[in-house]
Amino acid sequence: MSSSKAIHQVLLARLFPIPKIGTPKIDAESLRSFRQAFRRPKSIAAYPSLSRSISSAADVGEPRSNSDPREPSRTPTASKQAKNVGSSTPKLGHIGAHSQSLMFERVDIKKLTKQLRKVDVVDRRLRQVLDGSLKVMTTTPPAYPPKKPRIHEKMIQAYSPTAHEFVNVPNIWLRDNCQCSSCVHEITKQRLLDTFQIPQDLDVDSHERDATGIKVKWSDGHESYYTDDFIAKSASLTENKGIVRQAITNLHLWGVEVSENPPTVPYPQLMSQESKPLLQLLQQIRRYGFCYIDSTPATPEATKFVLERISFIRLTHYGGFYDFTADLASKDTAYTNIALEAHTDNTYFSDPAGLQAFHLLSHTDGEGGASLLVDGFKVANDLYHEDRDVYNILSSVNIHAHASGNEDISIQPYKGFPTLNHDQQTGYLLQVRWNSSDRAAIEMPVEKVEKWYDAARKWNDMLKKPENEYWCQLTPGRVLVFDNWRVLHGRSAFTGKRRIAGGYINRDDWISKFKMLHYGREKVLKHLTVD
Ligand SMILES: C[N+](C)(C)CCCC[C@H](N)C(=O)O
Ligand SMILES: O=C(O)CCC(=O)C(=O)O
Repeated sequence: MSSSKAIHQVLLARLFPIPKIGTPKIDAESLRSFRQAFRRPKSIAAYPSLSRSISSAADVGEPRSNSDPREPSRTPTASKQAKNVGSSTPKLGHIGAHSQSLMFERVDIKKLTKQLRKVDVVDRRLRQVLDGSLKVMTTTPPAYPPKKPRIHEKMIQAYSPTAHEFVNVPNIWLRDNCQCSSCVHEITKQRLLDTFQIPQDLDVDSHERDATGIKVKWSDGHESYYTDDFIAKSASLTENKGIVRQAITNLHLWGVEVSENPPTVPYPQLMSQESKPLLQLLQQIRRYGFCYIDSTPATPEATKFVLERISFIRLTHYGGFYDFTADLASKDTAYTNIALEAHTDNTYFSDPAGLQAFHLLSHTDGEGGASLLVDGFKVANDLYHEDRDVYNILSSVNIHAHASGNEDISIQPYKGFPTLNHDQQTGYLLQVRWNSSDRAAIEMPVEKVEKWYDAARKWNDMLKKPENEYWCQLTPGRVLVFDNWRVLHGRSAFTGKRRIAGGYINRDDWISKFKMLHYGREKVLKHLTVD
């Protein structure tokens, strides 16, 4: 039994005491795993009352009847207890323990249930943090050589590299993912089939193998065809998940040395209608986290054109396409001439922009305004190897942010997000969210928050190492496009009139464009239900 299940059993069993006073037996194994898992409550510390109740529960000795004469029984008598059953906030009975009896303070069910849910989430994230499965993936893991699916006792089986054996592919999943034209709209690619009309006892009438797959005649009369490749992918390794979906490629992590040969594509080629230059631009951005588009006319129109070659521009409270200067037109320090340290934009949005573009159109009567780029994935990777505890703290403590300069707004994401945000399925680093100016609450008990500051200080120091800073002076004609989920940007202070044009593009929109060009529509669609 997993430790979170043990918690659920122990704490819920105390939340709803059965009319007769008693405590469920907790087998020694689950108690051991329960204690083991929560001896190092790295993230649980984020939930003090929960960790208190868990740690005191974890001190539970073998549960005993509470009629222990040595213990002043503080459990309500049976009649009072009976009255408690079903009440909204029943008293928790005391837990007899070898050393002491612990009286749980009265807890609100809703609060503890909510916290229990966090235990699950924390447990999963805790497991990733504790077993070190969070990481910066720089080289796409090789696809596991697919084994030909087989039919075993009328069940279709796929080879699972995780289980190291053939596993049954459930009929409901196969039927639900039938790709025939009566189950999937041929044009919109949406499911037409009513999943929940599939008989729960659906069985296979017959199978018919051919060179590339298996034809199935179902007990409800429907016929489906599944390629061997599709069936094999249904049981693929977790670490191979998402490669097509997220268009994951090998990453080139960089530091200051990137200045010697930064990625660039020429504007005139990009503007041609052929897709190759656009694919090349997006490949460079996916691999390096940024790319220049050189020989671009120094006009807002040409800059907008570059962005719209990729996808539509995202509208925000700053507007859409932007052409800004230091006039505080929007109440954000970007619209001033002060220095901005390395940051990612939009930490105050639940979904920060995926791409951002800057094109310095002009800078007159002044100096400064150099641009700074830092590869957040490179610094995270260095941190991962240098100080795993700090990496894990920045990967598990949620941070809030805000944009409140404009009179009529105070934008905050619907929840906190960690500075290093990982894919919970694969453990791969997905996103860096870092802006010290826009940071709001830190999701930690205030008495423990120094732990986060110490970790953040280490991260900040690494961001500012000269070997990690790529300072460049943008010039008219050189458009910079970068991945705002990976590359941090900043600028030095400046004087005079400095004009920058650019725009944001959503993460999902640029990844969609890239994978369609990189893989082609057919391959992308084939991965929808298995990736
Ligand atoms: C829109 N434009 C790029 C001109 C300004 C955006 C300001 C971004 C804000 N400082 C942040 O860190 O998200
Ligand atoms: O002015 C610049 O070069 C960058 C401004 C900036 O950091 C931003 O708009 O987020």
